[in-house]
Amino acid sequence: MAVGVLSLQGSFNEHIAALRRIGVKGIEIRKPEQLQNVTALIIPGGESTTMAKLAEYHNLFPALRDFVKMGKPVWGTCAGLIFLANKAVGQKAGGQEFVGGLDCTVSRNFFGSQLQSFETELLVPEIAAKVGGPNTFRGVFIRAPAILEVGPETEVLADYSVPSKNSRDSKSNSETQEEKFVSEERVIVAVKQGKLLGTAFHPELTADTRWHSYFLKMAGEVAEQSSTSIVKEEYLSDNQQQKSDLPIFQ
Ligand SMILES: NC(=O)CC[C@H](N)C(=O)O
Repeated sequence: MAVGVLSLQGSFNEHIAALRRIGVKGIEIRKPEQLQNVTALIIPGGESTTMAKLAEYHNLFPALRDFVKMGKPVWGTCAGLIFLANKAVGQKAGGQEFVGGLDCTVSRNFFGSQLQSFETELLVPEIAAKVGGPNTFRGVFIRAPAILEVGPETEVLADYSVPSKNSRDSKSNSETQEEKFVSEERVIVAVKQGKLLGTAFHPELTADTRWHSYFLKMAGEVAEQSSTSIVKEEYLSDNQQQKSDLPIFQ
């Protein structure tokens, strides 16, 4: 058994490379029946409307929903998070189909267009506690969504401070520092609910593999219960595991 990566569109290669760096085989998933061969699934970032059209074309939605309903671990990054959310706002006209299961509301292009993409240091105490390393993580946000609301079972793992809508729209220079502080809002950018994980940013585009390790830890628990295990890529030497075969941001 291995970790599946939905490979219709977007950053699936980068996820597979990140898994390889920690010695785990990622299996490309393009057909419903391929989901039977994996214990956990990553839905990558990309463009959620396009990904949804491709998933529909390949009749993947029923199998993806069953996978989630069976309680198997699924991690959605960026467009993948949009796929997993129970509710999304800011969809294209005509809407788009979702997998659902993660009890939260996402706003599709919350931070703006591609030009408003950014990187920032996020506080990630849960990641540091469970898999070690520093308390911060480099968040790469590419035309990213944000999580506006979470259900009672959904745990917030990271958030990010942005100017509130009013102050973002305000052209006034007379705002005092205090007013500025008050008008900041925190939006949620990483959540966990049972075996479902969602991040609005792209850990697979950094050299830091801790979110992948964290997800595998979640997946490992399921593997133990179902007496299967995540197979490590034994053919990789230590040296090869450290090496990335794609350009990544350090
Ligand atoms: N980097 C991403 O995955 C961006 C997601 C994009 N906002 C969407 O709607 O699909």
